[in-house]
Amino acid sequence: MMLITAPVFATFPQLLLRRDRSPPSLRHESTHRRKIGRFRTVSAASSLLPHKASELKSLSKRFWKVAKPFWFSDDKDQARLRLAAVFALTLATTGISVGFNFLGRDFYNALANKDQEQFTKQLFYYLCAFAGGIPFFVLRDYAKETLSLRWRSWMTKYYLQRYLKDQSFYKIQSQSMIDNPDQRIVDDLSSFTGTALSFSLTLFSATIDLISFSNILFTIYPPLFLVLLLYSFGGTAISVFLGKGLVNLNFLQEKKEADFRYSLVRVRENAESIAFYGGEQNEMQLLLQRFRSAFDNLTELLIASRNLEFFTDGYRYLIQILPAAVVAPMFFSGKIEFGVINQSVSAFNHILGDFSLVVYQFQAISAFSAVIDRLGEFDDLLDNNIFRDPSHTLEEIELTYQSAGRSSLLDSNGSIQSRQNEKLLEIEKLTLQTPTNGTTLVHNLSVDIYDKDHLLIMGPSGSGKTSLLRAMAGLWRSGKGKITFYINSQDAITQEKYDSQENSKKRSSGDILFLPQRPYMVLGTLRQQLLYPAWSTTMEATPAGSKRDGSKPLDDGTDKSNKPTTDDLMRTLENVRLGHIVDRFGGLDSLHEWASVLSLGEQQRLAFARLLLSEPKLALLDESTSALDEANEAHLYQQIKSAGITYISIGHRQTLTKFHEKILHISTADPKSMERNWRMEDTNAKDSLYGTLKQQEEVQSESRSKPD
Ligand SMILES: Nc1ncnc2c1ncn2[C@@H]1O[C@H](COP(=O)(O)OP(=O)(O)OP(=O)(O)O)[C@@H](O)[C@H]1O
Repeated sequence: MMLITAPVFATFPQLLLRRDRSPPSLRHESTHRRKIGRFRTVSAASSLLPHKASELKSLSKRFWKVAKPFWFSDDKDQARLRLAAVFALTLATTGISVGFNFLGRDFYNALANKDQEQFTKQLFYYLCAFAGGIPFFVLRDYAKETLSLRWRSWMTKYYLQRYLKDQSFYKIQSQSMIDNPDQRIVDDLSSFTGTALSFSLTLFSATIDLISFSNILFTIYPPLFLVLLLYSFGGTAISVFLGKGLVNLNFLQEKKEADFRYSLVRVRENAESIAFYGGEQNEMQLLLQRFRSAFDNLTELLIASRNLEFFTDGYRYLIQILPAAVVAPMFFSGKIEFGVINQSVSAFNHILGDFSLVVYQFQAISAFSAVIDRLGEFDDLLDNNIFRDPSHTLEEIELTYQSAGRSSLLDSNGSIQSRQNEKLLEIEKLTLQTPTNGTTLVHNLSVDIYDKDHLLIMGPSGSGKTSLLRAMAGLWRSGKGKITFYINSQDAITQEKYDSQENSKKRSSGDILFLPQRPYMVLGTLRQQLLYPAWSTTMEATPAGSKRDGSKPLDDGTDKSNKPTTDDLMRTLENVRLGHIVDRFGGLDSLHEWASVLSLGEQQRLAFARLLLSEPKLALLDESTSALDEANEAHLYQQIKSAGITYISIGHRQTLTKFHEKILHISTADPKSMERNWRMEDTNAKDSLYGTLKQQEEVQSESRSKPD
């Protein structure tokens, strides 16, 4: 009876230490990873428990590369101090556990000897030890969790900065470089910081444990130590063997879950299009198919987990009787006291836990190695400029931003400028190719754009008009030639950071503004739509359609220069004929899903309002009035023209020609020919078709304006 109850009672202090070696976050991570799952690559799967030492080395190298920056950052002093505190608390909890081990021995000895006085004393000591010791366990966990949060928050900012720098997010997405970067930033970073800390502490406490308890176990009975070694190494080998398949299934589960979630997000984002098409049945089948795939894999995963758990649970429970069974003969022969049995069970448990990390944490280790792999891959991608296609590394389009003062008096063709206006853009011998398959879209293009030299780019669909803007924006670099922007504003130049690698100034949002083909509405208020992207504000959430309570928008302090006032915003909205939407949607500071509540034409007008507010030197407009009627189109062009903005537009409509000085006609490139596939037309030249049309129109409007 005593033999049965004693170890059960004695395990209570051990429960505290078990939390130590299997911390809540780690256990949670393990379950979370198994049940919910995230995308995992097969290459990541292969990195678990690597067959070759080199794989383990590269995994640890990746781990260090991802983990290191925080500990050497601006926050390093706080971070290291907190880490030292967590380690000190962990050390304290191990010491407390050793104390519990000795208390347990004396407690059971008193019980076995029927020494009531000693028993009461020991019981009192035990209770005092609990009261004094438990706070250390709680504080250790709290300190660890807060440090992990601090680390995560730093890493999130660090990764976000690099993700949004140099259009990396665009390159990753448009060239399908890695899957789900969003999940890597949200989930993988969270689990990396939590698990890395937990594992470090687990390893640390396991080492301390091993030293403290090995001594105890050795003193009791050396053969027990040998049994322990055989048991733990055998157990590790068997669990690795049984769990092999599980790792791959885990990775697949992550991918399938991510695919299912992504298809649901797409339904949400494209709700109107799907509803118009009446594509519900189709979507339903696609969603169910993806879910079924995740479900089937999960079923296999559960079976594999069950098989592994048959072993691990047995392994765990056998520990309860194994040490007692080994030392019992010594007790029967009177060589040891009863309390020593309990002490050996406790010490055995501790050391076995240290030796059996792989058995206990198999799921967590497999998930963690995948997280390291995913973050390492992401980190390499963001660190090194490896976005370029290897086939295009030798030559690429050179994009530079120079001050207007540096604008040469020579034209790109070498002749002296006959123009008085300053040069804003120079394209020299540009050959543009698609980044993925290297198809040439534009051959040998040379164009100079001067102030007020409005250019219209026309050509058949798919000929490469938008791609030309992509090259100007630095999104595409495939091809050869040179694009130079001449920035006028001195402020803009001083705001720029010099990029020594690229030997060029980066684009100043103040001088050039691109309006993409699809209007982009940011998540936020109407005010934020208008201030985007030149001024950034962080708003408190306001329920859709409701008015804010008069409180001012929270400014993040990034850009306060020349920020438009509410009056400016209202006036600009009137200028683009959108004044009415302010009242309709409850003011400038109301929140709506703007892409859904505004018509496409209204969104395009809003984009023009942004243009008028930020007043760039040069605007690049990609079919930015395609959804508007001719009257509104003419009105908007009139507005930006009188605001002094020089613009390059892409468009199909003939009506656009009258707002431009030049037309660049691009034809679909012939892959076999090296001939140039573009021609320039001056809309003011008398011999040009558009020149004649323009003149006719001017004459007509003049005669209309004359009184009869
Ligand atoms: N990421 C990409 N990788 C490879 N090819 C691409 C990529 N994006 C676009 N293309 C191809 O490049 C060509 C030019 O595309 P672009 O969008 O520049 O055409 P466009 O002249 O603006 O057409 P539209 O008038 O229809 O908007 C198209 O054939 C398109 O399929």
